[in-house]
Amino acid sequence: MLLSANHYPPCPDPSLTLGMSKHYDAQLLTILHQGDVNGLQVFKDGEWTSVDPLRNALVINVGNTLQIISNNKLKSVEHRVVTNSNCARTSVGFFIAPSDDSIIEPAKSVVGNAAVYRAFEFKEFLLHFFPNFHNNDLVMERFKLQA
Ligand SMILES: O=C(O)CCC(=O)C(=O)O
Ligand SMILES: [Fe+2]
Repeated sequence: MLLSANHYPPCPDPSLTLGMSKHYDAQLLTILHQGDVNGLQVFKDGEWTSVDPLRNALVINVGNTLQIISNNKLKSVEHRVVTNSNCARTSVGFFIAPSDDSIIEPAKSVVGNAAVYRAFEFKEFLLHFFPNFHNNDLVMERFKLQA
C-alpha cells in the first residue's frame, strides 16, 4: 500500500497548467479523499467530467492491475487534476497494490477460456508502466495474449 498526499496551490491562470497531468493508476484500487475543493476529472464519453467532492465520501478508482485481473470487466479510468485560481486543494490517496513478486493474471472465475492478458510478475508491470506513463494503450498491450 502506498500513501500519497497532493497539495495544489491556487494557480493565477488555470488555463496554463494542470495540477496533475492525465494518467491511469497502475495498482489495484485507489482510495482517494479529495477534501471539498473540485479539481479531479475523469475522461468519459469523449470529454473531461468533473468528479465533484461529496461530503464524507471517498473516491474509489479501479487501477490497471484490477482491470487485468477482472479481464477487462472493470475498467481503469483516465483522470487528471485541474487547478483553480481561488483556493488551494489537498487530496490524499491510498494505492492498494500487490507485492512486487505477486503473479498477476485474469481471475479464472471470470475468464473461462478467453483470457485477454497473460500472467506476469507485478514488478514487470511497474517497470513497464512508469517509463510509458503517457501511453496506457502501449502499457496494456505488452501484457495481452496474442490474438
Ligand atoms: O488529487 C487528486 O484528486 C487525484 C490524484 C491522483 O490521481 C493520483 O495521485 O494518482
Ligand atoms: Fe491518479
